[in-house]
Order: sequence, then C-alpha cells, then structure tokens
Amino acid sequence: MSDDMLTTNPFEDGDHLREECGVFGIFGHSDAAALVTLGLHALQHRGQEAAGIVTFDGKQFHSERHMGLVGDNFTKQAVMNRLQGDRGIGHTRYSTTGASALRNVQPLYADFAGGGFAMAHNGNLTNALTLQKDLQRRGSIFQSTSDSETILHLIAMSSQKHLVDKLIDALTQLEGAYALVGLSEKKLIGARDPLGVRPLVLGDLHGAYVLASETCALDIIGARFVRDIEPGEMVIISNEGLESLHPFEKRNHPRFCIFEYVYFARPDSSVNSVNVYGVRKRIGEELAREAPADADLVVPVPDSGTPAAIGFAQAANLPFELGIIRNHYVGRTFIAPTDSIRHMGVKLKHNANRAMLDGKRVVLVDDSIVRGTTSLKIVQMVREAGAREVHMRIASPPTTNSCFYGVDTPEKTKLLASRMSIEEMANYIKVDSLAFLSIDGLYRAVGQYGRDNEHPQFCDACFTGDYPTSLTDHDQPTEIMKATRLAEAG
Ligand SMILES: O=P(O)(O)OC[C@H]1O[C@H](OP(=O)(O)OP(=O)(O)O)[C@H](O)[C@@H]1O
Ligand SMILES: NC(=O)CC[C@H](N)C(=O)O
Ligand code: SF4
Ligand SMILES: [Mg+2]
Repeated sequence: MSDDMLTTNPFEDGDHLREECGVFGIFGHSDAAALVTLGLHALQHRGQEAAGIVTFDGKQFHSERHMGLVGDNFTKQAVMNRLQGDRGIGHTRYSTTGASALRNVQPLYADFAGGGFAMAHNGNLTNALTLQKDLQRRGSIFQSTSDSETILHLIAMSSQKHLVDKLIDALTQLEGAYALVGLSEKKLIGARDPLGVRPLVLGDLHGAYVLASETCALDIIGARFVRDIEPGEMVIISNEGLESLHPFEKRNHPRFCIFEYVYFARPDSSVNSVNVYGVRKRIGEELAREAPADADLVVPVPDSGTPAAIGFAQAANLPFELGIIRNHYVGRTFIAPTDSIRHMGVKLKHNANRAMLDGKRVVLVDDSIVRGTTSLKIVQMVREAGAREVHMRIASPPTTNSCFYGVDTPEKTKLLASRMSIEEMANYIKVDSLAFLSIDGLYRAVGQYGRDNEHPQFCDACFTGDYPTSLTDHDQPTEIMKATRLAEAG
C-alpha cells in the first residue's frame, strides 16, 4: 500500500476513474465545422486525449484528427478552413481499447463500395477483439487498435445492399455499449445500443438537427433539446427529415449507466431526461440521512464532489465551505519538470484553505474512491491545515468492479474497495469515519424507489458486479486477444 503512495505521480491523472468519450453531429448548417468544434468543447470533460472532426461538402469528406484538446487544435483558421461542408461529426476521446495514439483518434473513416462513411463512438464493445479475429481470418486489415474500428469492417463485410441495413447488420453483432454518430454522403445517423448504456440526445438549431452525448453541448450552440435517442433506436437524418428505426430485438429493461449521474456527465446536463446536478444534490441529501456526522462544516472535494456536498450540507443543516481549492489550470498532460518536484505531492491540483479548516470537525464529500489516491492525499492535507476530525462521505457505493462499457477504470485488483473492507479503507486513508451511499440510496436519488434486483433499472456493475452484457473478450486468454504485434505509440 505504501508503495502505491511512493510510485504515484501526482502530476498524472492515470489513477482515477477516467472519463469516456463525447460525440457530436450536425446536419444542414453552413457553419457545421465551427458548431461541431463548440459542441466538442462542451464535451471536453468526456475525453481529453484527442479530438477529431469529419465534415462532408457535397463532394468530399474532410477529416482533422489531433492528439490533445479541442481548443488547442480546432481554433486554428487553417484547420477550420479545411473542414468544409454543411454537415459534420466529432469526437473527444479517452481511450478504453487501443492506445492513446493518432491512429485510434476518431471519427474513423472508411471508403466503402457504396461511398464514404465516418463514425464516432462513445462506449466500449465487449466482443470487439473476438469479432476482429474472425474478420482478420476473412481478410480484414485493421488500421487501428480501437474496438470501434470493428464496426466499420462489419459494415464492409455485410451482404446487405444499403448502408443503413449494413450498419444494422453490423450493430446486431455487437456486445457492449455504444452511442454512435455516423456521417455518409447523404445522411447523419445516430444510434444507441439496445440497453442504452451511454447517452445520446437530439437537438434542433434553427431547423438543423444536432446529435450530442449531453445537453450541455446543445446549450453551447443555442440548440433546442428535442428528446433523448431511445435505447436501441437509430435515427437517420437527411434532406428528407428524420426517420426513426428500432431495428434491434426489443429489451424491456434498459440499463443506462448510473455513474453518468455520479461523476461523468456535466452537472448542467440532463442525460436520459434527468438533470445531473439535481441527482447529485439528492445523492448528498440521501448520504446525510444514511450516514450523518457530528461536525462543524461540510467541505467538497472539487470538482465532482461539490453538488453532493451542497445536498449533504443542506440536509444536515451544516455550513458548506470551500475548504479545498482546486487549481483549474492543471491539465491532464502536465509533465513534472523533475523527479523531486514530482514527489512533492498533490498540491498541484488541490490546496487546503486553512482559514476554513483550522480547529474544525470536517465532513469531506467526494463522489467516489477508486484507488484511494485522492482521498489519502486530501485527508492528509486537511489534517495538516488544522482540521480536528475528518469524516469522509462518498456519494456512491464502494467501487468494487471495473467498467467494460466505456470508462477506463483500473483493473479490479487496483480498486481499493475490492481489496479492503470499509473499516480497512478508513484506516488506510486515515479518517475518523468513512461511509458510502447505499445502492438503494443512489437509486432513490435518480428517482426510483430503490434498486429492483430482478430487473435493475440502470447499469451499476462497477458497484454490484452485475454486468448487463456478456464480457466475451475479457473471458478469453489475454495473449490470444492481443490486437496488434506492432509496438503501440502513446
Ligand atoms: O480514488 P482515486 O483513484 O484517487 O480516484 C477518485 C477520484 O477521482 C475522481 O476525481 P478527478 O480528480 O479525476 O476529477 P474531478 O476533478 O472531476 O473530481 C473522483 O472524483 C475522485 O475524486
Ligand atoms: N471512452 C470511450 O467511449 C472510448 C471509445 C472507444 N472504445 C475508444 O477507445 O476509442
Ligand atoms: S460499469 Fe459502472 S461506469 Fe461502467 S457503464 Fe456500468 S455503471 Fe457505468
Ligand atoms: Mg474528484
């Protein structure tokens, strides 16, 4: 355990639950590329490794894919000038399968017999490598190592005649999670997997249809929210308007990712028609009822612990104070100049606000504990700033299992809650008390009576181990499933 502390580089964010991806698309607007850029900027929290945009100008597709942030790459005039056309799609990436390297940056593009097609994928496929092995035997040559490329090969191999039918054919073979946007010469296509694990919303900007992972990406361009794309729905947008298909076997029990509400989605977004900020506040209220603490004030661990801390403070009738201040200029790619500086500690990102903490009994609220790196450092910092007692409250149940659906969690053995009891975790992070929200409390916060154990209303596998799809690739021996023998960059 102490090794974890010594080897952890506080300048890297690799220890945490990392974000997933954001997708965006617009059809029929003269400023398509600029609007996709703005949409991706609003979705930057879903992936900071890389971003890409593909547009179509009536004759040709244009593709720009770059490592790094949207603002660093898509504000250059030359780049924007190349992205001609009145329709486009975009992607912000946090890799789940395949290295963080240029060849895996999306949107992916392919020239099919019937024309060009670009695609951006949020989610992760749990049988992609198994399908890949079969496709390779049939002659496919993969250009990337991401799971998403499998979809393009399945489309290319389909014996169906039309693109939409080929895509349906491809999607029918997938296991796992996907929210997709696709762009052909005539169509913008959006699709969600039958369980609806990942979010996708439909918007309207003065008659131009918009697709986006979250509503905050509609807000930034002033688009009107129309509705969620339904689990298992495919929408086809063309000059003729919008057509909705439900091509997959109907599932009666969708399983939207409950962790979108806890951590990933932006609090000003509504996903699956529920406002994220409201859920996070209710989570805090539930937590205050389930695990009250005798304390003087409530302090959030910024950023994502903040709304739950507000809810906790209001329900417990305790003052809410910013006892920890976050530096907003800490990028995820910041490289420590020297080894000695690297080991200086977490203060690069968070610093204790001594004036608020000295002599106080503090309730610290964070959304989750993954490896425990953040909690360990924050608690130490709060104690050094004079806090008399520290009571940690976590706005979700213990994270005991990895995600295979688009969130880059560490492997199970590295998750603190899979190795330790709550009491052991409390000793490890050195708090006076530690409590997690119950799974039923979390379901109540999202508007349910509790978890229906027969038919759970959400995916909650990282808390329960109840995976809603098979994990075909994961169940195979690692060596067989290796995607490439070429050393990967990144
Ligand atoms: O137990 P750990 O492995 O440290 O991971 C858990 C932490 O990681 C996330 O925060 P992060 O700093 O990634 O992002 P945030 O600023 O949005 O809260 C999460 O909100 C926890 O604070
Ligand atoms: N986080 C995501 O949604 C990633 C999408 C895809 N699986 C990739 O690795 O590129
Ligand atoms: S395992 Fe957790 S993070 Fe992954 S989709 Fe399910 S609820 Fe979301
Ligand atoms: Mg955090």
